[in-house]
Amino acid sequence: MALSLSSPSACPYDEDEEIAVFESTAAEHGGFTRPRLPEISVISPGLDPRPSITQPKLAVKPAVATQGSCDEGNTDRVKVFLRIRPLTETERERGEEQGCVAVQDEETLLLKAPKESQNMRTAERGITQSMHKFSFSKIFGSETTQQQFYECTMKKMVKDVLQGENRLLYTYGVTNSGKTYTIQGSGREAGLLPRALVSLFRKLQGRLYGAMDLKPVMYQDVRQLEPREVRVEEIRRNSLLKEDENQMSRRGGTTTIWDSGIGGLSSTSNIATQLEDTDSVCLEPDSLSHSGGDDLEEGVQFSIWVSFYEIYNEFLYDLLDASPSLQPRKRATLRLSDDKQGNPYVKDLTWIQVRSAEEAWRILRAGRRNQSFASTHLNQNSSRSHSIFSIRVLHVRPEADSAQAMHISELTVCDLAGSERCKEQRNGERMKEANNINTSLLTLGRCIAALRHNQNNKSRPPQVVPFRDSKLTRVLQGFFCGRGNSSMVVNINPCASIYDETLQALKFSAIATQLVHGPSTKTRVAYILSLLREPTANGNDSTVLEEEEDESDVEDGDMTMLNTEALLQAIDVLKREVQRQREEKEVLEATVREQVVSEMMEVISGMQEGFSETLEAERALIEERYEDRITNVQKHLKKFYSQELKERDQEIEALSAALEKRKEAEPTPMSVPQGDFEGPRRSQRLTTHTEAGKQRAELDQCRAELLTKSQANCLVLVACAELTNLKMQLEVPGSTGTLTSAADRKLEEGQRNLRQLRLDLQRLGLDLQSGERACCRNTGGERLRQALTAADETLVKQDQILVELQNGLMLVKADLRRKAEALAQTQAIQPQLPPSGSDTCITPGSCKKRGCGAAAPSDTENRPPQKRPFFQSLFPMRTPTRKYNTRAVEEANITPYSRILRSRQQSPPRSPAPTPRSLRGKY
Ligand SMILES: Nc1ncnc2c1ncn2[C@@H]1O[C@H](COP(=O)(O)OP(=O)(O)OP(=O)(O)O)[C@@H](O)[C@H]1O
Repeated sequence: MALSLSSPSACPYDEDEEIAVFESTAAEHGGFTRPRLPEISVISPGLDPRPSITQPKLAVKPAVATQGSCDEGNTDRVKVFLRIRPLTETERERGEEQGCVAVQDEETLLLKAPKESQNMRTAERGITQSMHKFSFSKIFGSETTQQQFYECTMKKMVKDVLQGENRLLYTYGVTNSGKTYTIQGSGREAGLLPRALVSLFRKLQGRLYGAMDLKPVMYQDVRQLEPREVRVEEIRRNSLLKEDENQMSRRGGTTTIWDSGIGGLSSTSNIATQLEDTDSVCLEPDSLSHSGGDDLEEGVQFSIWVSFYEIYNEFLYDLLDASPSLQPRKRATLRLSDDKQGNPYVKDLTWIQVRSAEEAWRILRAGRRNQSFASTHLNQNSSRSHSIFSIRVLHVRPEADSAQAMHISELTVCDLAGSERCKEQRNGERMKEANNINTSLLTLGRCIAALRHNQNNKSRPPQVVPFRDSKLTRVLQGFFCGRGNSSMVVNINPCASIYDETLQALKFSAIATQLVHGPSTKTRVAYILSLLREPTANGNDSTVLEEEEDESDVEDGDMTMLNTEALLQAIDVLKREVQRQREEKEVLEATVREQVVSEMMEVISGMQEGFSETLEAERALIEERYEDRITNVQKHLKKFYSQELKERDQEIEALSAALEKRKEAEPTPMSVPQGDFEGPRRSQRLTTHTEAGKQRAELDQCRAELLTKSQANCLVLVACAELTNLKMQLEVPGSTGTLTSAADRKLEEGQRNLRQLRLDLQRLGLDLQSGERACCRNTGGERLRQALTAADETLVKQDQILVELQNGLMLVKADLRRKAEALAQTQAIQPQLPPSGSDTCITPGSCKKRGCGAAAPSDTENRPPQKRPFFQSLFPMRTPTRKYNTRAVEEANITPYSRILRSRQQSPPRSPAPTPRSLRGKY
């Protein structure tokens, strides 16, 4: 298959270069689309300036020394080594070997996505490539021995440290990829660190400064210790060594003497010791064949101090803190501080002076027992923390009276925890660890990317490097900012099942390959000098520097070449620069604050709207809910009461029926025994409704009868009117005998009617009384009582009217008798009578009266027997106005006799006629 090696973005400068590095990642996240993807993603250091578009990126390879000359070449570029670990037997059996990792040459690695990988799936959709090519400073295959790896990576670093440089080596990779193996080694395969220790002490043969009175402190300072402090330091060291010895004797029971073969100047043949598992490391004989430090400064001795700490879940723990009171779970955390120059350092970190590689190794071993390891799904003994082992070398010039530290250099070896997928962690603690590990590694990646950006874009404002975002980057900051050089070892595991993670790790490392070492002090001076070359604010186009210094001098940044005037000018320029930057920052801060405020306001108003909408919706919901409830309650009530009414109606019907039956059985209410009303209360209650129906019927009957009697009463009134008429007729001479007999007849008839009426009224009264008694217990008793009272009143009136009529009749009779006598006398005197029916002989006054009353008798006599119109005028309706109407009728029919009757009525009668009430009382 032909491989296209063209650059993915065709123009890999500055930003484009960054795009090339992140190409796979960005494309996976839909960062930008390409019309056509190249077959292979090519990611290489490619820092050489401005390669042409047609020039393949791989053509710009870093100058990497071949085996045996590893420490030569481009020294400014950050070295990134790749180490591939061999597959285990178990992994092979699982079919993990799918050829997804292929080493093309010493610097180029080709990754081919296996079928099951996520990368392959995205590649099949045309989003990413399935093959990726990476370039490294050097690639070490699975067959590489520890010795070979040390030779090419750390050997030079040890040398540099002894010459006063600071060096950092850190391992990066997926979990179970061989990082710890590379740093510390395993079994008989000593890793980089013990080899470096051995190498260091070998070089320092005869040059060790044995006293403990000089101790490294803070970032890179040295402190003179008091004798008392020296004793404390000695105790601390001895206790750690003793603890290690005890641990080893407890475990193996064998000797714990670790013969480095160097420190003790023993023979090179018998180095191996019988230490257990990972604690036992031994060096091959050839690793001890180094010569002494011939290139060390004359007259200088070296004091070696070591520290060992870990960053676990973003907390720093001192692994050499031998305080016996400390419990494993209650370890004290360390704090990060800055010195006066702003350099970060770990406060109160334990530094132990070591005098041999063996001591150093035993100290490291003691510290490892405090380290956080755990078993994960990928690694039985996985490091869950970033461990940092530092060796500080004090360059001491022993004087006659007191020694003086001239210089301090440091070699730091950092075994980073492996990146991994959080989701694959079943355990919550492992998940948290993985999360923190990934976060700090991500921050490291961001720092490296920002550094690279700043290095490649010097003309632009620098990006802020987020060192402070994690503890790891904070403690390593110095090595990225001019304190010294760093090298990175990328470990990969060729297993197909973790291909995607491996790919991510390699992408991360690809950024590091593009880094150059951080600006040294010299380059900072160069920066200041470059400022001096810039046009000044007061219009001068150039400074004295341009006249005095050529560009190469400026790049070198030798400040001593400047005279006083130039230096003063430089100070002015720097002050202005500081002022300008401060103003810039203030503007930037104001803008940022404004943006933050406006965004916050937007967020707040959005929240407000959201809340009010929610509130409205909830209110509507509650209203709706309560309306539903009310409707339901109404429905239920309606149903309940209709049911109740129905039941009552049924009860009433049943009671009515029972009443009817009873009525039939007992024809007259009078026959109801008194004992029934005095029965047990319960039975009364039960029969209340039945009796109510019965009484209602009786009441109706009473009303009907009352109506009939009223009609009869009316008849009496009519009779009265007829009597009046007769009286008037009697006044007419000649017809007195006829009229008198007619009046007598009428009177007798009226008396009969009256008697009949009285009897009826008595019966009615009895009915009403029984009705009233029966109804007094039911719900409508009060109304019925009122109706009965009204009926009583009417009857009283009727009685009064009857009494009046009776009296009137008696008066009329007497008057008639008198008139008859007078008439007989008159006839005896005047036998000639005027013709009957003539109105002419009547006196004007009487005529008027007769004329008025004449029409009424004729009208009354021609009326049908029921006398309906008169009755209606007397009792128009059974309404509250009937009193008035009755009175009006009486007024309308007023006669001289009725006037007399009324006047008598006003005075109490001598013997009042019995009333229905009195009858009722009697009853
Ligand atoms: N180059 C190698 N040769 C032989 N065995 C190796 C090599 N690299 C790693 N191993 C073995 O692989 C296993 C895992 O290695 P190691 O513990 O160093 O991984 P790690 O990357 O440190 O894992 P973690 O990040 O989980 O701590 C060990 O058993 C180790 O001995």
